[in-house]
Amino acid sequence: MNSKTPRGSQRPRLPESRNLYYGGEWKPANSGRREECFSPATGESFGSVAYGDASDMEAAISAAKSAFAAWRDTPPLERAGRLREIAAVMREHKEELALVDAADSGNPVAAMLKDIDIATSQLDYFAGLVLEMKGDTIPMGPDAVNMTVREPLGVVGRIVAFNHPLMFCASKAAAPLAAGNTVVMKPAEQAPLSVLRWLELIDGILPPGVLNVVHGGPEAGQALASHPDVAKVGLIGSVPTGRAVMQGASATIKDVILELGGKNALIACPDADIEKTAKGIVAGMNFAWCGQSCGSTSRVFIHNDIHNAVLDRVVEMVQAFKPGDPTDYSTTMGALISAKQRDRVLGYIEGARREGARLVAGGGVPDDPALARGNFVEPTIFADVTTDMTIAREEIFGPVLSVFRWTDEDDVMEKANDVEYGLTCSIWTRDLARAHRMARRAEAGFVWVNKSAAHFLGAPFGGVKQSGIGREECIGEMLSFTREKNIHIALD
Ligand SMILES: NC(=O)c1ccc[n+]([C@@H]2O[C@H](COP(=O)([O-])OP(=O)(O)OC[C@H]3O[C@@H](n4cnc5c(N)ncnc54)[C@H](O)[C@@H]3O)[C@@H](O)[C@H]2O)c1
Repeated sequence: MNSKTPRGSQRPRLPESRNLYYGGEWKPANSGRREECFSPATGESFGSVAYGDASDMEAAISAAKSAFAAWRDTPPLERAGRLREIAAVMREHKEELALVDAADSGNPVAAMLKDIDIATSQLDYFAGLVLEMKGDTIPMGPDAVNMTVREPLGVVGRIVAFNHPLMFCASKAAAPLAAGNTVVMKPAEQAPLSVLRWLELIDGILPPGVLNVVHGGPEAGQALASHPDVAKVGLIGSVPTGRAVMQGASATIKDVILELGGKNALIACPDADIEKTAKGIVAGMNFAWCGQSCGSTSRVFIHNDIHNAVLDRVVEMVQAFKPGDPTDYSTTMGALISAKQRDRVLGYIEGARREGARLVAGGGVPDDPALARGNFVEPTIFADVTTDMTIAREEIFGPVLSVFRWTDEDDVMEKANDVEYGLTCSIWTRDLARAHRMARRAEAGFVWVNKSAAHFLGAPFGGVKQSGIGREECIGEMLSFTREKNIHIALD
């Protein structure tokens, strides 16, 4: 936050356009269906938005298909210029967009300001990579030229989750658009308003049909994944949805990129710095987002020698996260996305108590009467968790941290890897050899040593095992929205 950042609680400026957006126009859902949006923090209604189905998706895909040839043939630097323009508009309206996002998704506005920064950096980053869509020449002797060229795929479908509503829509459109594809976006149905306000602001920057947005639920997502005119589909979502998207994509043999769930491990070694490790544990849980982050290190393995000292500090530090009004700039922790998700999280907490885990922080809803109508859950920590407990195995996607004790390195690596997921892992040690050894053994797509939570633009992010397929936030993401064509020219 800078000196111009507002303070206290603010009213969001909600979008006036509440319809679907494709072919450069706002359209009601064909069925006429609309869904009401509610504040996760107060239950207040924010009005309704059009809710698309398969027929709306069909129309949006058709608009994207019609726009493809001209966008593909637009000089790359001109495409880049349009993406940079979008980023500039977002920067100019950063506070406003973050506030709508906070009100509608329940995440604190201070955190959503960072989301806008991430989205704008990704737009600029991929704009800067457009000239890297290069081919090769393959030596064939004097009588031939053999070369490859990279071409965009066509229409790209992107389906995203609710935890970063605008950041995902803006940043996941960037790489395919930079490469010359047109995009049909299916935002998360739970928090559509920031994306609508964003579309109002950027309307006209891209030619009609280049970026299309269809709000809706699984039916719209499935229609996008399985459509024959969609060349590739990307999902940010859960493992079961990943399976459904892959299945839909298989009907037309299309490529997929899947960023799915996680049940990530943080391993603190006996030589780790106690204070820094405790900070890393708290940061790794993304409590500001109520733990609603795929990369959250929700399983923490602390070596017996430092277990109690680290755990004591973690319990103290977590007190800084107080659930509160997401539209207040001083709020450190927001509300869960829905009452259903809150009840699911409370169910896991209850189950952990029953299965014998030791509650050391939180464990319920805050007792502040001002928060009674919101989906709030206290930051919760369980110690003495064992790997057979439900909270040790299933992705909770809530503010619940499980702490384990360990003594043997082989054993802790085996336990850390013994889940179906493999997204991130965080290792804390001052021993370089141990850091390398453990990082290589971790079954995860992204490993931090003496760090947690952070993403680094340009560094590939993605999962192994059931956490997904493909890498994002790097040049590989953009190239994955291109295909190589080989051209052989006989000169004799
Ligand atoms: N790996 C990552 O980068 C990353 C980032 C954020 C969230 N996630 C994961 O997302 C999940 C939480 O989000 P969620 O609950 O919204 O996930 P979800 O899978 O229920 O929904 C994600 C998106 O998929 C759509 N969808 C649902 N069913 C579909 C179907 N059958 N076909 C096509 N689309 C469908 C939804 O409408 C939504 O837009 C967690 O598992 C979390 O770990 C992963």
